[in-house]
Amino acid sequence: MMRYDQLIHEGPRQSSPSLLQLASVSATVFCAVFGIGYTFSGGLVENYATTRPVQTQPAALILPKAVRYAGVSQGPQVESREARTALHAAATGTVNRDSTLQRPKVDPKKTVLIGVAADSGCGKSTFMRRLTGIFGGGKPTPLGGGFGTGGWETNTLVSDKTTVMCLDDYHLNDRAGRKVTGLTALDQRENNFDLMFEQMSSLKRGETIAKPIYNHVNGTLDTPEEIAPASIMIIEGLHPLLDDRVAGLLDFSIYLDISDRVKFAWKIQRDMAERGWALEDIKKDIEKRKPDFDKYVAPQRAKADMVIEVLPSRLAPPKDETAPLEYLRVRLIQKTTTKHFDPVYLIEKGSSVTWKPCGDNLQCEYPGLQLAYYTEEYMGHPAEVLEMDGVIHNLKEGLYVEKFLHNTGAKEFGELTQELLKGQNSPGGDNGTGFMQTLAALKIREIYERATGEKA
Ligand SMILES: Nc1ncnc2c1ncn2[C@@H]1O[C@H](COP(=O)(O)OP(=O)(O)OP(=O)(O)O)[C@@H](O)[C@H]1O
Ligand SMILES: O=C(CO)[C@H](O)[C@H](O)COP(=O)(O)O
Repeated sequence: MMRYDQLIHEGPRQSSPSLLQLASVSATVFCAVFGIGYTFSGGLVENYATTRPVQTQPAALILPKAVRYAGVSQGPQVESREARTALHAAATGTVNRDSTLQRPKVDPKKTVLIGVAADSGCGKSTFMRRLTGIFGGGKPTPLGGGFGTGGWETNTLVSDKTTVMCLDDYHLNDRAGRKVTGLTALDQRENNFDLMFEQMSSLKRGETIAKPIYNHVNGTLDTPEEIAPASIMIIEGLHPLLDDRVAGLLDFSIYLDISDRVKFAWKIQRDMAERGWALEDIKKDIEKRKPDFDKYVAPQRAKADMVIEVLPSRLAPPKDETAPLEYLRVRLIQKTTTKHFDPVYLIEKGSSVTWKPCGDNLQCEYPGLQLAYYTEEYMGHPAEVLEMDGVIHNLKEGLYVEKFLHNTGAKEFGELTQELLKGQNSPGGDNGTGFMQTLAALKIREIYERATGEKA
């Protein structure tokens, strides 16, 4: 393994064998491939050598991120992940390039860079599907098609207009390397912010970059991939706002603030049901991450232009700490001072409203629906907050709620409801998470149009 800057400027330490040679390479050989990483000593970074990491999770239980975003299948998984990664890295040379991606060159003045910050397992993939869906241009797919369709293991998703990049790709060390440093991936020192800044600046100038890849399946740093500028570029991950230089490049930023109780429920759902983890392991994982999460991730809330805060319901609170979390209260916290952005409001701007729309126009079953709108000081910034607790059982009746909302970013009345209906089968489709994420997506489209003067 090499450092990212070495990977990019000197090329990876991988040979480029012929297909015949590749066919004869065994997993055993690749498991012995050496890499160079970093370790920390008194604040200084030192090199160390490590072999490729050993997987602790069964291969079939972890899906590559881009596959989860796009909701597509990449075909059967090969038994040895080490072998798969090495085969691909070797087969694709120094930089993975998607030669099928036909996009007209974009004018750098007509692009926006959006940051989405959240902890792992907090619904970024779900939000990305809603957000990219608003821009049309076809369903986003993994860059290069993804592994299994002739591509490589990637975290990057592309459509005609959008490119979603995952900041995990800027991890400084691979999984084995982090075991040596003893630091978590959330730690500032485990991420290459210099390179992140350099590359995001290049994209904003209209230049193509060779972005590193952190392979979540193997826990390895793979051959970089070529990323060309797109009209709407989204960086999502743990730290889009931590480094002031990177934060300064963003046209708009969102923080998904999932309260501990909700995060735990979602992690159980995903890691127990989909990945076969034990409950105790999930608890331990959350606890292990918590100090660094509080130190490096959570403070970004103060810098975000918009925060989507997800809390247990007050209309139908869980019976106790261990009861399943069926209903949610979601707050859309909107800073009032952001360029190109006018907060969504309910009924009258600047007022304070609590509204239960249940009645002739909107049928409610348990637990019902409550909306609220008010202003508040959020982490030292003036903000307008739209709040939703409960669910909209019949999403078509969302039209009645839409009637009382203003500055939604919809191009015509009814578009918000249409988008809610499109996402009704996604997680949170009938509650405030789906509702606020859809509003956020419409607002981002509006920001793109205002900032660039282009129609999305
Ligand atoms: N609004 C929601 N309501 C209920 N469950 C949700 C919601 N959003 C996400 N989830 C669930 O939470 C889990 C994690 O979601 P998702 O994979 O989108 O998170 P992520 O932030 O992309 O995670 P990672 O960074 O680890 O890839 C999934 O099981 C998903 O179904
Ligand atoms: O926080 C994370 C994702 O946002 C991951 O923990 C981090 O990227 C390390 O990945 P892995 O656990 O697959 O080695």
